[in-house]
Amino acid sequence: MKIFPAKTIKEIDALTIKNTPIRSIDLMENASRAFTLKFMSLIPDKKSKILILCGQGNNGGDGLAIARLLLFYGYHVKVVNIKHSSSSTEDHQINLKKLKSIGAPLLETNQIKQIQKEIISSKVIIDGMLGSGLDRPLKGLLKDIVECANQSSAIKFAIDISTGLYCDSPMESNIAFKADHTITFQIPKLAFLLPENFIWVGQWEIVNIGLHKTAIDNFISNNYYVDSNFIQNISPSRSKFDHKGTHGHALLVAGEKGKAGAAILCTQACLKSGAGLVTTQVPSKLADFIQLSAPEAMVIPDEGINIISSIEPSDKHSALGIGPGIGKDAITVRALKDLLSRDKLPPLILDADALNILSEHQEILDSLPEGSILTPHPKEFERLAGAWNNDFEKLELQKKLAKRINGIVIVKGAHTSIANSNGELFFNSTGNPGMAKGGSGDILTGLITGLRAKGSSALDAALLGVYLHGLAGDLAKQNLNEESMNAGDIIDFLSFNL
Ligand SMILES: NC(=O)C1=CN([C@@H]2O[C@H](COP(=O)(O)OP(=O)(O)OC[C@H]3O[C@@H](n4cnc5c(N)ncnc54)[C@H](OP(=O)(O)O)[C@@H]3O)[C@@H](O)[C@H]2O)[C@@H](O)CC1
Ligand SMILES: Nc1ncnc2c1ncn2[C@@H]1O[C@H](COP(=O)(O)OP(=O)(O)O)[C@@H](O)[C@H]1O
Ligand SMILES: [K+]
Repeated sequence: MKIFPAKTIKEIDALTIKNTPIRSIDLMENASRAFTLKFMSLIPDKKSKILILCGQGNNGGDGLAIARLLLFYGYHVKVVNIKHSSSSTEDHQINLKKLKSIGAPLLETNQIKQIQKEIISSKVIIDGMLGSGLDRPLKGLLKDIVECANQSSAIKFAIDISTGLYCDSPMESNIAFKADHTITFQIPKLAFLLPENFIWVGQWEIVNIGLHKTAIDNFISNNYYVDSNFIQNISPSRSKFDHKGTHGHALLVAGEKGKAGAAILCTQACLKSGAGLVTTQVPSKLADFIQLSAPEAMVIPDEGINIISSIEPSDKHSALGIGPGIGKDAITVRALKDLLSRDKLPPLILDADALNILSEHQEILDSLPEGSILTPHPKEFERLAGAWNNDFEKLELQKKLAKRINGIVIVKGAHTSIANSNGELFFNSTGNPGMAKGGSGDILTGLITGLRAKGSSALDAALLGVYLHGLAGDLAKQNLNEESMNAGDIIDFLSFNL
């Protein structure tokens, strides 16, 4: 699914109105109906007082239409039409007239005191003040209302996007409506995918409003939201006469004394990728642990008893994943440097300590072969790429690094982002905070290495690996719960059944 900036969404609106029998007011009605149905599924209680705060633009118009629909369904609604501007949009005026014609409880005011009183007495607040039309920082009346609403313990919903938040650029003032839920119209907004905005966005969901499909298809975007439809197109398949030799041979280099677990998790996950063969190289003292915990895998005991001392893939290895738990001993650093000075290398996946070694020896970043995949968590990414002032800047750093290495950079977390060297960004839709536990990242490395070994391109292996890893995490959560699920449980639920 493409992610578009506010400006393009307006153009898609206009094309929808031009190319289909849908008028602008119908699009507002579609959006309001879709919001209302989703809202009703989340708040089935019709008795609690719902306050709808409406601005003078189309976001406010949505708010007025939603008020009418919720009243129709028997909800207890009060509407405030906030007179923050002397003019209002045409569709806002139409919906205000409709609302008045049914005698809805409506307050039209620019007096903060009156609005405060309504906020204090409400159990649910719906923000229809400003949406994607925000073009300057909040101040004056709207800012005061947002501050007051943020202090309320009511459950808060944003229509399309929280008042004060830009769809696709950093906030200028550090204030926006603190939504618990955002119900957004058809297109995901970049702002929702960034950790710094979680306090304003809350849980978000997309509802379809009937925008013109061809218009959406025709606009180019560099940002994508990766959902199951997206993944279905890149999932691998097997054919009848395949044998293990046709599905690649993954080599993993992992573990040091005290970190056998990283190598075990990585190996077990790689075995779930569908790769034909998996070999894991570990310090010799750990070799038996791998054999016992992953009997399907082969093991290369390193000459180092407790550390990795050399990395020597052969022609038969079709991908090489390095890093989980390998430490940063000078001998291991030398082994990585020697490896990267070779002319011919299999596709590489670098994680954990391999990344920390790269951070401390930045010169070797430039010797990574084209199509290498780096999988840092945010701290590892900061060590690699430097600090950022806001999450939009972090995305720029991520794209810059992907371009520098002419490969893929995966920054892990909620909505893991994947950058390629063409300046495109892909945001994952699966996963949950139950995965924020030691070992989860090792599993991702094993999985991506296996997919790469099987023959997926670097980008497809990254997209598929990240998506399936998150999906397995979601299944583990369903079956166990976020607290008690362990990283190892993610492996049990790894599956290509989308
Ligand atoms: N396809 C879709 O997604 C559909 C979207 N729809 C809905 O339309 C919404 C976008 O509506 P919109 O364009 O009328 O803008 P909106 O956010 O209501 O702002 C209005 C005006 O407020 C002003 N203003 C700006 N910043 C300000 C500030 N800080 N403080 C004070 N005032 C400020 C500025 O006007 P100005 O004051 O400059 O004249 C601005 O133009 C969208 O979010 C969704 O809810 C659906 O109805 C249909 C399909
Ligand atoms: N809040 C979250 N929501 C979704 N996924 C998460 C969240 N926190 C962590 N994860 C996922 O868990 C994994 C953690 O990786 P990492 O930090 O490298 O763990 P480790 O180094 O302990 O193996 C990543 O794939 C990340 O995307
Ligand atoms: K809003």
